[in-house]
Amino acid sequence: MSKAYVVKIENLTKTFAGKEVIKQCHMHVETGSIYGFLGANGAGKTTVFKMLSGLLIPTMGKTEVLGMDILTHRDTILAEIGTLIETPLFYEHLSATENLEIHLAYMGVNNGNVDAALSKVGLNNTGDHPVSKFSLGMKQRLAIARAIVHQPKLLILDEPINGLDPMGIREMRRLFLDLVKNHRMTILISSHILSEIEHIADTIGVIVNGHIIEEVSLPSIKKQFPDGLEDYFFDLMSGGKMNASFNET
Ligand SMILES: Nc1ncnc2c1ncn2[C@@H]1O[C@H](COP(=O)(O)OP(=O)(O)OP(=O)(O)O)[C@@H](O)[C@H]1O
Repeated sequence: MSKAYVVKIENLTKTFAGKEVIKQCHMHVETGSIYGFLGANGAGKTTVFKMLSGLLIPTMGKTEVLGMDILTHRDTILAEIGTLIETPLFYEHLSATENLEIHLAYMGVNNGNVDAALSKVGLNNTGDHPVSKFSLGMKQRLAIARAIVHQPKLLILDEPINGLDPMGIREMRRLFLDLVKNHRMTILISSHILSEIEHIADTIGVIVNGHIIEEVSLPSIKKQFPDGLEDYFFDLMSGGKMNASFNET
């Protein structure tokens, strides 16, 4: 049986002022999976995420989300995805609940569950406190709640655990796994914290200087690099030299 993909990118290219920052990329995110998107600072992760979310228009190539082309079905796709990309902005003088209610109204969604979303991220006791009084980690949790409140089919999370304390990181890890297992979501996530990606991902995609150079399952990485994702990543970044030097010794 052929695989079903929530995200399928072919030959995606993005140019800013004549400079190609995303170069003929291909990406395949399987339905019901967690796809960890790795790359050094400036490699192009956020730019790809922005094109998948309709925030940037591709210069060339094909971008399918949930089987639809982002260029022709942008609004339909946006109703079905949740995103956390770059620093989230909120109505700072309003509460967490009010922020999520405004978000649902803006999205035109009637069946969102604000209390459930806040509870999932551990913000159910923030009452009337304005968001301006929230810590960085609380705002990050609220951003995740906003991404999931309308029960999207695809979650695009750009470094979602930034600013979270160790408890928060563990809670979010459990939440992401629960969303995929019990709420039929697919997650595309970037993070520089490789150990976290290793805990949750099924597939790893690596982008280097605007090229997606590998898409590989986590179990096959583990077979080759039993000590884990960090060794795999550094080996790739060094052009395979790490493995070569292991072999020489
Ligand atoms: N609006 C823009 N105009 C010009 N160049 C841009 C723009 N947005 C991104 N870039 C460039 O595109 C490249 C990729 O940036 P991007 O933010 O996608 O990388 P990233 O992998 O998300 O990095 P990080 O891990 O630091 O968040 C960088 O060289 C960046 O300077």
